[in-house]
Amino acid sequence: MGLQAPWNLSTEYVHCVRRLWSDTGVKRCYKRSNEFQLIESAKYFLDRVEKISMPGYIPTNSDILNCRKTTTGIQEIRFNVRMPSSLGGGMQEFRMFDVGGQRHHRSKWMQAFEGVQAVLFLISCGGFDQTLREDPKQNRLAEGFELFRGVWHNRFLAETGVIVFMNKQDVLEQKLLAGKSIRTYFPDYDDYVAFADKDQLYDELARTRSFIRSKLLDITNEPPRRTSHLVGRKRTCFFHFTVATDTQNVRTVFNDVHNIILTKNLSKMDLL
Ligand SMILES: Nc1nc2c(ncn2[C@@H]2O[C@H](COP(=O)(O)OP(=O)(O)OP(=O)(O)O)[C@@H](O)[C@H]2O)c(=O)[nH]1
Ligand SMILES: [Mg+2]
Repeated sequence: MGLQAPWNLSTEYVHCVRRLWSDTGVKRCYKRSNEFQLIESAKYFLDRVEKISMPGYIPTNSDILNCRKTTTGIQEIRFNVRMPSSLGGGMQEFRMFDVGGQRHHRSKWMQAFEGVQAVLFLISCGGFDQTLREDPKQNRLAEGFELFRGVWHNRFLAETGVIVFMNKQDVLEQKLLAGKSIRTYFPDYDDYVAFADKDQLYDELARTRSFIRSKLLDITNEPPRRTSHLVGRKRTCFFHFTVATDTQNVRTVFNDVHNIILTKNLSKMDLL
């Protein structure tokens, strides 16, 4: 006997979903889904509704990674990572604290800041043409930049390593392929392109990625907000382009992050 699904997607229901999903009007709406709030993975699951409705369906890793579950409290995840033999081998325990990104969950962030060695800051590049669920007037990427500014300049994190994941690169690419441009939402993109090195930034995706990175870099180059003993010291921020739903990509990125944390002794590395 196969596993019993906790829900019952009847044949009729699946048929209706399929018809709706192939309807031209619905397709047109989907193309404009940046104008309303639709979860990122809607297409992923609607494309797979038949598979999901099958008796005995077991989610794949990819199915699980594409699920959307808002983080509310602070989630602690502990896991062991193999140490490179150059550093003596063996295993090392990592403790990761996941905090909720939505506005009403951010007040809890401070509780997680104390004693951390590194902050992994995820910013969704794919959200450049969307607004916040909490505030339909605020652009998601612009909110991400503001939030990053707050984290970078936070005095409790003044000596903490910061690694930025410029995430949802796949979504960004799809949107650009569909003819969208970040300049509609960030008019300063044109100035950036005008001064950019044309040889390096050969296509629109490369230019857009580079623009987003430059906006974040600019923030790290701002003078510290308050006078502290850190004034005059240079901190480095590490950047990665990521697709969090792509396990291979995350594996590579995590290896880099692991190396940064291990070999550079994060608590001191950024403070030259
Ligand atoms: N296509 C794509 N989807 C992604 C990527 N990263 C995350 N997602 C999807 O985006 C949705 C939100 O991901 P979450 O991990 O819940 O986001 P979060 O930042 O933790 O959100 P909060 O818990 O509310 O702070 C999920 O459906 C994920 O599958 C990515 O790089 N590409
Ligand atoms: Mg979360």
